[in-house]
Amino acid sequence: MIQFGVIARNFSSSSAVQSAIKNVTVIGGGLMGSGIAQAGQNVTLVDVNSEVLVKAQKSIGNNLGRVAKKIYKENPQEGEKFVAEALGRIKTSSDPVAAVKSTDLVVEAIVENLAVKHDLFKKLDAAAPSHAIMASNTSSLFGGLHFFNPVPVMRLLEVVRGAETSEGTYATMMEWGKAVGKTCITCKDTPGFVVNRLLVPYICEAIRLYERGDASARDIDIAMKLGAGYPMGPLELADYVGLDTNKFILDGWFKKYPEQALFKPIPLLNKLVSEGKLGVKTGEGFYKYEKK
Ligand SMILES: CCCCCCCCCCCCC[C@H](O)CC(=O)SCCNC(=O)CCNC(=O)[C@H](O)C(C)(C)COP(=O)(O)OP(=O)(O)OC[C@H]1O[C@@H](n2cnc3c(N)ncnc32)[C@H](O)[C@@H]1OP(=O)(O)O
Ligand SMILES: NC(=O)c1ccc[n+]([C@@H]2O[C@H](COP(=O)([O-])OP(=O)(O)OC[C@H]3O[C@@H](n4cnc5c(N)ncnc54)[C@H](O)[C@@H]3O)[C@@H](O)[C@H]2O)c1
Repeated sequence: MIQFGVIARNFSSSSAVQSAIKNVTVIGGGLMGSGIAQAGQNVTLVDVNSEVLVKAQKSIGNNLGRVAKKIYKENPQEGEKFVAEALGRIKTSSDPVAAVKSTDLVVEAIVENLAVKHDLFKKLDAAAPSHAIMASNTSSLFGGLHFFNPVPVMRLLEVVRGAETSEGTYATMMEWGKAVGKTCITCKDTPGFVVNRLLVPYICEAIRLYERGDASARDIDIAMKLGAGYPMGPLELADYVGLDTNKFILDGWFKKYPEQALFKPIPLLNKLVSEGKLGVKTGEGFYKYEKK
């Protein structure tokens, strides 16, 4: 039986840590899942939408190409080999249940909706081997392994430790995070963990500033880049993350904490999402983008 609010399954002993993770299943091949798959070794990337899988393979290939260009500057042939081998370690599937049959670690990165995630984990729990660790990349809902966008570039991994996460599971996740090149920090299972607990109020305030007409979108973004040294302004970042994901996070928190003014619905955000303006991925959000 899986438990929500915590990482679903536990290793009983930390001696299992070193060689425990051989096969990884990443579920959800969108913005985050494709990046996480690129970080792992033997990975099966799963999405219910097979077109997403084709797009993910293309994007992983392009991103690996950028890495190869830097590492194999003098030897492009080696670079091509590196990309081909890395791509060869990533299988794809559109059947989550079949994909977890011999997995050691599941990282779920599907839509930020508790009911949909819950339903998926129930099916995975019945199909995966009993030793498998199940973790979620959720931005806001419950504990897991929280990566940052773009995954190949952002060096942080939040390892979220629920009240019932065993020492063995926790140690395995920290080891695996290090093995895929991330700096891991630990956080209790609290709303938004560390980064989003600080980031969400910041983005919400930025959009309210814009809604009130106090400053233009571009000036808000320039202000935070040049005045605070951030690589992207808050509205650029909201577009980059995806406005649908922003809305899922905000709606989920509002449902849970209706008394908190910070999490009240933002009409402009709802309007943009209802118009299909989800940010970079659809070509328009607060700004317009060239379609890829
Ligand atoms: C709507 C409002 C209301 C909302 C309310 C709720 C709000 C909720 C908001 C929270 C959302 C949380 C989401 C999630 O849970 C947590 C997150 O992930 S938060 C996001 C964290 N990420 C950031 O903050 C990114 C900040 N930006 C950057 O660091 C940089 O801008 C960038 C993305 C790295 C791009 O850098 P640039 O210099 O602009 O562009 P370059 O193209 O030159 O890239 C630099 C460097 O990086 C390499 N690179 C870029 N992308 C990739 C990639 N995908 N794969 C591999 N490599 C990549 C590129 O090659 C360059 O390398 P170099 O040549 O310099 O060696
Ligand atoms: N976008 C970000 O910057 C960011 C950063 C960190 C964490 N996250 C979290 O990562 C998760 C994914 O976000 P994203 O931006 O990659 O979303 P996305 O919309 O780009 O991708 C989600 C993918 O999941 C697939 N999917 C939906 N239901 C499925 C199911 N039942 N089985 C298999 N596949 C299914 C969809 O087809 C889609 O391709 C969310 O929980 C989000 O909060 C997002």
